[in-house]
Amino acid sequence: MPNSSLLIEVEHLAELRAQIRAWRASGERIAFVPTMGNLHTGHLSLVREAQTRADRVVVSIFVNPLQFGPHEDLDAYPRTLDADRRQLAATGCALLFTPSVDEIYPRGQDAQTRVEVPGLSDILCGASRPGHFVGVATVVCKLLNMVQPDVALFGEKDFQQLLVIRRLVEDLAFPVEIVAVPTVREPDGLAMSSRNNYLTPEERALAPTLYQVLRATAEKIGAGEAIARAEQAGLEALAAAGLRPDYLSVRRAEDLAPAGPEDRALIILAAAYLGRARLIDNVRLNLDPR
Ligand SMILES: Nc1ncnc2c1ncn2[C@@H]1O[C@H](COP(=O)(O)OP(=O)(O)OP(=O)(O)O)[C@@H](O)[C@H]1O
Ligand SMILES: CC(C)(CO)[C@@H](O)C(=O)[O-]
Ligand code: BAL
Repeated sequence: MPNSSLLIEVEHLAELRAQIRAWRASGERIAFVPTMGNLHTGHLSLVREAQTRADRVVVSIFVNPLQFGPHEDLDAYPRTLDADRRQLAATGCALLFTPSVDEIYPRGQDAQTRVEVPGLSDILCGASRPGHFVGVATVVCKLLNMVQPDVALFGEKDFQQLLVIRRLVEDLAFPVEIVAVPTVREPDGLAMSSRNNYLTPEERALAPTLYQVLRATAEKIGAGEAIARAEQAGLEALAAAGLRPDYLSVRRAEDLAPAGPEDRALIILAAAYLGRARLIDNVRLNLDPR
């Protein structure tokens, strides 16, 4: 059990459960922040928000193979455990859970019982990454059962993931509160993401275009432009800047259904490839009541 300052670090489920039981026995409230590591200020803002809501903050770092497609970046995904551990210790995280793949999938991934949130899992990022949200939903269920937190925190950058998790928690009656944390951005607007590390300096200079185009699309729709027309212009603007758009879509914020003329609470989501990276981002748009 390697320790860094006051941070307890555990790899095995039995040790995790023993520590959680001890905290529970003394009446402590537990918050949980699941991550895939390579921590940045976005992750740390989840940890800080978690601290305001509980006595102990548990963070997991697990690069979940079940949510990666066969040709995706599982092997290349940045693993920076030493730096992550230091940042978590400095931020006041109480326990870092770093399970191995065998700890999470002892029978192997193919034999793992899976959790699927129908509908929400198959659109937008789910359409381009088949099986991704089944992998996310399955591992989040397992991690919630392992940690048994009072509250779990997720970033709005991964908005579709957040809704998938909210839905599974509701449908499967998990006794946990799900808290959404706003997207933390670089000074030029780019949403912080571990995958930004894949960008060359030239690509990094282009990357904020994604957020700029999302904001411009929101402004146009706010000013009365038709949704389909604004979506098309957004896709064209991304391509003209040198990104390869996957989708740019205006949806109902509540459930990601296509936005209709009566809907007021909207979200504009986009994904685009840039070099080796697949960037995602979103902006909310609340139209005035009719
Ligand atoms: N910029 C950000 N602001 C707020 N939360 C974030 C940000 N980036 C990631 N998160 C949240 O941190 C949690 C862990 O995410 P993850 O470890 O996948 O980081 P990531 O930077 O999004 O990596 P990736 O590049 O794989 O998407 C998720 O709930 C995610 O939404
Ligand atoms: C929620 C999560 C930790 C599940 O592997 C992952 O999808 C992530 O980091 O957003
Ligand atoms: N941040 C979402 C995790 C993934 O893209 O696999």
